[in-house]
Amino acid sequence: MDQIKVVQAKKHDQNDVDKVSHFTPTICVSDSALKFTDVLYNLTPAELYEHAVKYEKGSFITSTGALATQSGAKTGRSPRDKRVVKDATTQDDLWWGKGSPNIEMDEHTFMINRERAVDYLNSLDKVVFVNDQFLNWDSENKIKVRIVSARAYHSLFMHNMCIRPTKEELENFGTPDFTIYNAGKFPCNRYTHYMTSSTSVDLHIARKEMVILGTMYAGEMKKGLFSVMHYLMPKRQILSLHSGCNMGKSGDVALFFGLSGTGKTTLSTDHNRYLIGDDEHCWSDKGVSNIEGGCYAKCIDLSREKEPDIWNAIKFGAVLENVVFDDHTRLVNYADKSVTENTRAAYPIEFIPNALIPCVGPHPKNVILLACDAFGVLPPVSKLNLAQTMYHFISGYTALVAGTEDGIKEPTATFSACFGAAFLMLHPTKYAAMLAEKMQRHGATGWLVNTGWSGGSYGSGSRIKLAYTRKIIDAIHSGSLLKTEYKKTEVFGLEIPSEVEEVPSEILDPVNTWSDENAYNETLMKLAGLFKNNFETFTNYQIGEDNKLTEEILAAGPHC
Ligand SMILES: Nc1ncnc2c1ncn2[C@@H]1O[C@H](COP(=O)(O)OP(=O)(O)O)[C@@H](O)[C@H]1O
Ligand SMILES: C=C(OP(=O)(O)O)C(=O)O
Ligand SMILES: [Ca+2]
Ligand SMILES: [Mn+2]
Repeated sequence: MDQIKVVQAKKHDQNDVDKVSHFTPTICVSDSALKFTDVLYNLTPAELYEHAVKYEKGSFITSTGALATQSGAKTGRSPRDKRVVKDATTQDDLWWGKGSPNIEMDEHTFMINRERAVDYLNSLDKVVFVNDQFLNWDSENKIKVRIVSARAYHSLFMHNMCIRPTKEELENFGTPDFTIYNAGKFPCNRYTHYMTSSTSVDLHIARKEMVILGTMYAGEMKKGLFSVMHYLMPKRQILSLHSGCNMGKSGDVALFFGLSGTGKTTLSTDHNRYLIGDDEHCWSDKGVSNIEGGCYAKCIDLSREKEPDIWNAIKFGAVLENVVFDDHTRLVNYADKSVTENTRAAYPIEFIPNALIPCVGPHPKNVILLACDAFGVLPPVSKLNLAQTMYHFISGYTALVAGTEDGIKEPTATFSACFGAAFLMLHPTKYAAMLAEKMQRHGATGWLVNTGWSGGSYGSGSRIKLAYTRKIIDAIHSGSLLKTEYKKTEVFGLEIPSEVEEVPSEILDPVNTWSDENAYNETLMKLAGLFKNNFETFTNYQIGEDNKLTEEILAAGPHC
């Protein structure tokens, strides 16, 4: 098995900055004469900064001390280039085919890509970085991960995003449960069987390995491991969740589900509550636990006033991906989208002042489904019954605007099962059944919150003020929203409250905010049609043991 021999860290020597190789590796990964000669093992942020600034083009220290880096051509994930090895086990276990993110590859092709990645990593004249870390704050279900990478930025990113071991834990680390070989700077060979581009992200469950070629976007590593957790955890009757999570002073836990850009990170980071995590969680019989040790916030248009906790977390140790800054002052311009709209900050969770360490909590009281509805027809908040919660969870709707180019006025609807189809390994109904069972058992209330448009679709209306969304969320947490009056909407059958403290009541029913009622009705029917069309794939599946629940869920969608 792969092992790393530990050599004692040396005292600092002024002339030795290049060679802080604390470990002699014996990772036998290729039969080529090349071996990982210089392994930089679990370096500290300061050491990683020095490597990045010295050797990696585009790495700079910003005015607040963060490490600004560039991910190259890929500035977001590449779901069409993800492959999963189909073998005797995964063939029956996994979700394959239409709608599934798991595109098959065979073992042999995986080994070709693996050898390509390993030989690339071996051939570097400098060094490779190795991180040994953990996933999951639930100590009984902790997973040991090893990340082998060529860039200091990737090593620092994972240092921030995974759980950092103590010195003792590292000494007794042993064999990892899962290993990533990140050779993202080097392309895959697109003439290799199953490949369709020079990017490939390959998962081999039985070998417990992932290989990355042709993309340096760091989120690929964290979300790759999330896929692995979506396989491992349900086998232990633990539900993995693409959600943020926080807890109030009285111990009330809320989950925030939603696709990218809907507000998981923003709304789970709440100055009045304890942060459990912003993106990936587990729900076991004991309660919730964060999978990660850090947060990965979108930072486009970030402002100190609106998001002070995230703003202040961008300091020494944080990684800033693809942001633009002034050459001289190194002040970051968060409004600049010239590299990408998907600019990111990755920081350890303890950079948020009220993070709860260890990141675990009791069973959730509220399950909040976030949708950024650029059509502007979903209410800012509605209370859901269990069947509706499951309907919207399985639908996984959001609609963002396609881009920022001129002329794009039409929002594009996205449906992503369980608000994270890209990371599911099993069929969506497996996760849905587990969620229904847990919500029922622990009496959690479901909510649908539209963090998107109001007063018209994208182009005529505007995005709901973050301050209003926060007030809505406050009312959910405090329980006051359970006490108000509700009315049911026609098409979607959603229960909308008549009032929410400190939110103008007229915005609560979207019809009031549109100047053209016909246009509103047309858009509403259009969205309802998209929901129905999307749900057709699921009508043949039973959800859980209970046929009654399945029928209720099918009936909980829009009627038109
Ligand atoms: N009403 C709102 N609710 C939530 N987020 C909003 C709202 N209006 C604007 N935003 C912005 O939308 C983005 C949400 O992104 P983020 O929280 O990172 O999403 P996720 O974690 O779900 O990918 C942030 O940049 C936030 O400032
Ligand atoms: C990191 C990602 O997720 P999110 O936008 O949900 O934070 C991603 O999709 O690349
Ligand atoms: Ca080497
Ligand atoms: Mn996020």
